[in-house]
Amino acid sequence: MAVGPAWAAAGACRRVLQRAFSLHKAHSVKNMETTLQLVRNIIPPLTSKKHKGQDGRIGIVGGCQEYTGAPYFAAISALKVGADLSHVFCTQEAAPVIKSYSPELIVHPVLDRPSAVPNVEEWLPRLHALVVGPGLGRDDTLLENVKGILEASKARDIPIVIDADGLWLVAQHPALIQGYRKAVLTPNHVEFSRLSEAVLRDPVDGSDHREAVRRLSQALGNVTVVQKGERDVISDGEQVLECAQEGSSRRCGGQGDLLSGALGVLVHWALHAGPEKTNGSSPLLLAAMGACSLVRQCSRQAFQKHGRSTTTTDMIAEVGPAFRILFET
Ligand SMILES: NC(=O)C1=CN([C@@H]2O[C@H](COP(=O)(O)OP(=O)(O)OC[C@H]3O[C@@H](n4cnc5c(N)ncnc54)[C@H](O)[C@@H]3O)[C@@H](O)[C@H]2O)[C@@H](O)CC1
Ligand SMILES: Nc1ncnc2c1ncn2[C@@H]1O[C@H](COP(=O)(O)OP(=O)(O)OP(=O)(O)O)[C@@H](O)[C@H]1O
Ligand SMILES: [Mg+2]
Repeated sequence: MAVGPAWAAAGACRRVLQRAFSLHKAHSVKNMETTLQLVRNIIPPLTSKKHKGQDGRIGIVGGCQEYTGAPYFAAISALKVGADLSHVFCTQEAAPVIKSYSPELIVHPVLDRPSAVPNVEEWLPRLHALVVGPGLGRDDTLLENVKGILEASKARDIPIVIDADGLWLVAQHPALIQGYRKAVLTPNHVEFSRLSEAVLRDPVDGSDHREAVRRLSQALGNVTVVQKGERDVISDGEQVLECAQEGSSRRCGGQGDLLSGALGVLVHWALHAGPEKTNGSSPLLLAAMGACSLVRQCSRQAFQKHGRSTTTTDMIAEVGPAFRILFET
């Protein structure tokens, strides 16, 4: 007989929780829409008055014997999002392979030379943003060169997106980006745990993603962190945003590279747009929300056409249409 009231109480509790959940969901959708509206503001208009390079000259640091796809995906995505020029700084062996994927990329075979740092430094005055890590590998000599490139880029105040093996390097030497407000880190699940353990020295609390991302960002001196996953969680150590744009269930390799390349461009646009366009919001948070939404929309569209056989190349073909749907309609 006691079963009746207990059931009723459980039912009421479930309804309260469902209502709270749907309110939270509605709230996040509203926040996402407000943020996407600001992302639309930072997109530079296409006019006949501009010269080549004005809408973005992006550098990708990565590409070695094993990984040539990742830097290609990042560099071509930057162009497809709307950058004018995309440079890849990779090892000598990787360069002809990456060049052969696309005539649109400018490829510098310098990363394993003893002169790597000055060779890249020469180009820095001409770059608006750097994406460090896709397909970099973990060779000690290369990582040592990348340390020098990071220091030189920071000295010039260049925005830096750090992904993949660049995050491996940061986990070994967090001081490399500590407090650099123009850095954005884009860890996947495993990279996030590795970074958190290195920086916070305790295991990640899997029950509260938002707080875990906020804490990591704060511990790194408010560097923006984008934790990729079922929902992307983005924080600058103060605010926390979530990107729940519908994507797909396809988890093929290379989607993170697409994100890092797209983000390189959006970070430049957001910083360049100025405070009237960003309306007091953090430019890097806006850029991150824009890039995450775009990649997920590409994934959704590619999956509708190709289903299980969807690959990152199919997603890159969707960048133009996805961009129009999200930001230009
Ligand atoms: N075509 C290419 O050239 C590609 C090269 N890539 C490069 O490959 C190198 C290594 O990158 P990895 O991402 O493999 O990094 P790691 O070598 O740190 O491996 C991470 C491992 O974690 C696993 N993992 C990922 N997400 C997970 C999750 N949510 N839960 C549990 N396990 C998860 C992955 O399957 C992978 O085996 C980087 O340089 C990266 O840029 C990748 O970007 C993929 C495409
Ligand atoms: N479970 C998921 N559901 C929906 N989207 C996801 C999921 N996991 C990741 N994504 C999306 O896929 C994209 C890439 O994230 P992922 O975690 O695969 O990066 P990655 O492991 O670095 O990829 P890469 O293979 O390029 O290295 C992000 O835009 C993210 O939003
Ligand atoms: Mg990755």
